[in-house]
Amino acid sequence: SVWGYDSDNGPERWHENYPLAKGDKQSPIEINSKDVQHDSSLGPWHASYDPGAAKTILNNGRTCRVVFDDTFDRSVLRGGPLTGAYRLRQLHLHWGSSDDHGSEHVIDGVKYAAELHMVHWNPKHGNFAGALKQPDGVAVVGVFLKAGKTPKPEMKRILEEIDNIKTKGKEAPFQHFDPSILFPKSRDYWTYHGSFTTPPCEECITWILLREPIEVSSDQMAKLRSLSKNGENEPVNPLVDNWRPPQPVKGRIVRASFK
Ligand SMILES: NS(=O)(=O)c1ccco1
Ligand SMILES: [Zn+2]
Repeated sequence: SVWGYDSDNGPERWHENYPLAKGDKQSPIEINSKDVQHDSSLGPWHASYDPGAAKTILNNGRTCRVVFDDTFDRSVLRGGPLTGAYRLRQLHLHWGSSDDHGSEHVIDGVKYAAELHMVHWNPKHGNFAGALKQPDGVAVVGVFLKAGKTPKPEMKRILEEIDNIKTKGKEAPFQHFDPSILFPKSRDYWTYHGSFTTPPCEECITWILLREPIEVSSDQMAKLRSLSKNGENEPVNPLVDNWRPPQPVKGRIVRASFK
């Protein structure tokens, strides 16, 4: 059966069809502040996104994804650990069945309710498929979502669309959206080299994980959990716990832009 997050097709079995899943540079990882190295040469990262690049929002049965036009340098990420401008291709989320877990990366033992990934690729490698084969091919900005009392207004656009993409395969127009409104105040980040957290788990990602979580409300988290893994003519199967657990660090260095 196609890979997923259930006992018969979940992260512990991905390696049976996707051997890279057992590689030495897999993601996510647990970050322990005591092992992190501050790197004063790490400059600030900069996102310059064109709201007009946003195209559609999709439920693919495994996450909720917003897709952007990446046919030219229209929405790009640069700076930080990166060389050159990486094009924004899509953003998506991973979340839990309750507010006390759901993130993929774990910070000093803390699991957040969700983790937002903004996926960018390096156009020097021609196209996205080519970038997947390169160690500097992809850059993902990770933003942690902490469940609290205050809703995040900037999440409303995405959450309002949920009702139109309840079931697997449903897609809706999603335009005039600048995802940088989702960033927290602080630009502080950790960075390390890793992989896609979903099969085929290619080890082509420079991860940029923002230290400051954004706060969302429990109701906003519940909205995400109202998505279904199944199609419209199938039984409702709540789309929750679509996160991969932390993988072996295998001696990798995690650097911090902050002290
Ligand atoms: N979760 S992730 O950001 O490593 C990913 C999987 C596919 C595209 O992006
Ligand atoms: Zn992801």
